[in-house]
Amino acid sequence: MTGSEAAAPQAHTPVMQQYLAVKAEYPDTLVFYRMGDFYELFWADAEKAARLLDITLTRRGQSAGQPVVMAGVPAHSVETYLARLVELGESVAICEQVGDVATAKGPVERKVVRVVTPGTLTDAALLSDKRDPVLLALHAGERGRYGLAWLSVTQGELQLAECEAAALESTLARVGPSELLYSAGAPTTLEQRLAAWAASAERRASLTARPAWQFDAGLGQRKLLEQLQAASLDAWGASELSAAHAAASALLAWAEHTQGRSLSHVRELRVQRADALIDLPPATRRNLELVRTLRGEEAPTLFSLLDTCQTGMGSRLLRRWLLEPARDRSAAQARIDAIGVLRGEDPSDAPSLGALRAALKGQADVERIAARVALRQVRPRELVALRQSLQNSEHIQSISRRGSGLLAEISAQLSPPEGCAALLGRALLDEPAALLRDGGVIRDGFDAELDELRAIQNNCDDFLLALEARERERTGIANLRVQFNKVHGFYIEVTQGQLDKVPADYRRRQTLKNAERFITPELKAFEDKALSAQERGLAREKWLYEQLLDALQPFVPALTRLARALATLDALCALAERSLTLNWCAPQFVREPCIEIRAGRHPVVEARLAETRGAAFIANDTVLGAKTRMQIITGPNMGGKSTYMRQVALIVLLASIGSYVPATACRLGPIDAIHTRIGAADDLANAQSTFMVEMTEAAQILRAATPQSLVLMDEIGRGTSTYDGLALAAAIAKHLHDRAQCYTLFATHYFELTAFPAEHHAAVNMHVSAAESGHDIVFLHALEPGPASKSYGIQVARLAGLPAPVLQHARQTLAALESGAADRTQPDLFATAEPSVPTAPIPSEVELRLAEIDPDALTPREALDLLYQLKRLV
Ligand SMILES: Nc1ncnc2c1ncn2[C@@H]1O[C@H](COP(=O)(O)OP(=O)(O)OP(=O)(O)O)[C@@H](O)[C@H]1O
Repeated sequence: MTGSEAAAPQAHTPVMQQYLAVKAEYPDTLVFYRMGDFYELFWADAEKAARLLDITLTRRGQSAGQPVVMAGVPAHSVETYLARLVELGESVAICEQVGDVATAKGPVERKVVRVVTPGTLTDAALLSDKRDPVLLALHAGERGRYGLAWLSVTQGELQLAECEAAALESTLARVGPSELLYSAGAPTTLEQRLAAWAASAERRASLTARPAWQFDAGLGQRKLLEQLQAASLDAWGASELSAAHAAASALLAWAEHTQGRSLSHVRELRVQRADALIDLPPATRRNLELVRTLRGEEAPTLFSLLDTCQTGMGSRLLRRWLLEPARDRSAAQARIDAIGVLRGEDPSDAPSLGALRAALKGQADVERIAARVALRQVRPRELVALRQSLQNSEHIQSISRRGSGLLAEISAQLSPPEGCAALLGRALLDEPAALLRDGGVIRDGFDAELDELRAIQNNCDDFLLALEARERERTGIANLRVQFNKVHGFYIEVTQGQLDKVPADYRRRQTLKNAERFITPELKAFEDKALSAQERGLAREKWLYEQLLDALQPFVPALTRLARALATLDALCALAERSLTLNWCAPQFVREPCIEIRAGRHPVVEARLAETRGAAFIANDTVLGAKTRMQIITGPNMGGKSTYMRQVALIVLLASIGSYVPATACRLGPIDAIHTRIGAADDLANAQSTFMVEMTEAAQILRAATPQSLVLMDEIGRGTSTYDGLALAAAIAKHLHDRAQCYTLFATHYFELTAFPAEHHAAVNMHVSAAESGHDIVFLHALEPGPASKSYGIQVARLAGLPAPVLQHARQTLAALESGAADRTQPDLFATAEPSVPTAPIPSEVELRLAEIDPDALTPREALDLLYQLKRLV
């Protein structure tokens, strides 16, 4: 607070007193204070806004003996400024003039009508089509459990979950809130943990502390029941989640506070149970580049490839499917069946995909419009778009009627609510003004009183012309004119030379250089009527619009259902289109444990190759099952190991969301998680080294993986010294194989690990093939059984343009190392941790065999074979 702000209230001007009273209620929020055509900010707020928005800071007048520091933004472009502030994580309280300017004594009455915060945006102009901002409240419950409640204000659904402390970050990452509410009474450790999470989150999340008393389980339960208009939460399986109820209480309080009203459109509840979803930890989402590239861009990602939806609603739903795949596969199977129908696989049963997509194209964002109707923030043009979309829905319904299964269910829900489009059609002009305050929104014939007021305004011209003619005749002044301007209203203008003819009843209004302007009692009476007709017309339109919003409220639940049906249809059509364009096949779900993929491809790499080089992607098979659960994958750098492993994970994920997959066939057993340990960037923000990040992620995977998990391990151990790394990689492989027994794809440059399958029955060696020609290397990208014969590191370095002398030196060193390597005895990498049985003093068979060897005479290959023999002897 600056000196002036801190001064006693009565020392300030009346306007500033009013401002300070508002500001006191919103101490942590920028207050946009409406003054005429501007929103003004004062003192500290003004300084902050000037810095963030690059707007001019001025000093005007005085209040409490100090100049008033202020900065303003024009009301007509306020949304641009709001968007920028919210993007920066700021919240803004919009304080409007609500009193009557004409009758007000002192400052006109002002009120905060809503608070714009990062998690509660509803304006179309501030929102991205592709994602909804999520507001989440978190409550630390008993026994280390956390309760979470979240919603998007623009959707009709509230979600609850509870999680263990260890799963907090991954749960938050899955939900991806833009704004997180927590109790002001939370311990500092939790606050620090949240701050660390927010700083590292994929997208900026702003943290808001709310009073501790708002996190009340009893209050939360009551609010939920009220919101859902239900007597019990049992139907949702949500009765016992008291920590989540406490979070819901704070969540709803804040959402209502920001919108300035209750959220009457939020009528549905979903309880997210962690064990109902396929676990996609943050590392997996990042490494598989599901919705963001590793560099943080929006494309190319799996989502950017998939999303050919025609509406924002479809895109948002598809994104949610992708990030929240269910373990239960019934919904996915229904989607796969629907895609089959949309593809026209059975022409007798097929609605035309092309016609459906064309019809979906112009659909308005019914979901958001429905929410904005409920919040009474909807604009006239959005309602006109809604009316057109309702009519169009009938058309879409008639096309989709031919489908069966899920498509039939969707089709049934596409009926627009009866009477809604007709009401909108009657009430609104086809092309209404953008803003209600300008008038020109309500259709003629809808309201007799409005029609009459408009008639007075329209008859103005006729009246004035008639008056002009009459006055010219009466006065004999041929060039007399009757006119209007905004400042002086109506007047009769007479030029200087004719002033002597002016009758006595003319009253002077204004003197110009060459003319005088007059008013007559008749004209004054008309002016009062016309101006008040205009004002009353605007007021009447505003009132009628409010009435219309009232009349629309009962339609909101049906509109929300319709929106969901449109979104589902759109997402399914996009997946069907992708499957046809990209030549994908339907996956088959089976009960036995397996991941079997024939001719699988990495969808994003394939698309990039086709786009940039017109090159074909080399397809590869994958066969994992009860007998073979682990592939040790070797081969040269750039050979395609990472691509192959990721493609398996992406195909598994695509199948799990109910999409076709880039392969010629795919059989998939139950899956509970996809874990990845790929590459590593230093997490400098959290002061963690590459190696530390690598081991932390590996530790999480070892703890979490089950026989139904798919685990990708790419070059684990490379962040430390060779022997440490090798030893750790071997121990990790062993744990995954023996204990976790998960499906594992294990890519490594440690050639020693190719000995692993010899001793581990469920592991096999695979390698990506490459061919040598002279010093060069050709990557074949085909996956073949057995270990790679060489690593080709030097050839790849040559491709990368390393200078010739460096390469020559490396070749010599390699030769020396390879000949020396045979000297060394290989430790048993895969021995279990139990102490070994002491060996007898008599030389063992192994020792005898070792005694026969001349290491210098062995090639590396022979040395390896010998190693195998020795192992067998042991
Ligand atoms: N199956 C394939 N068909 C065609 N091109 C491929 C295929 N797999 C990979 N590529 C191409 O090879 C490049 C390198 O692949 P990738 O990164 O998977 O190699 P890698 O073996 O993991 O290398 P490194 O060991 O250096 O990480 C890819 O960017 C892609 O352009």
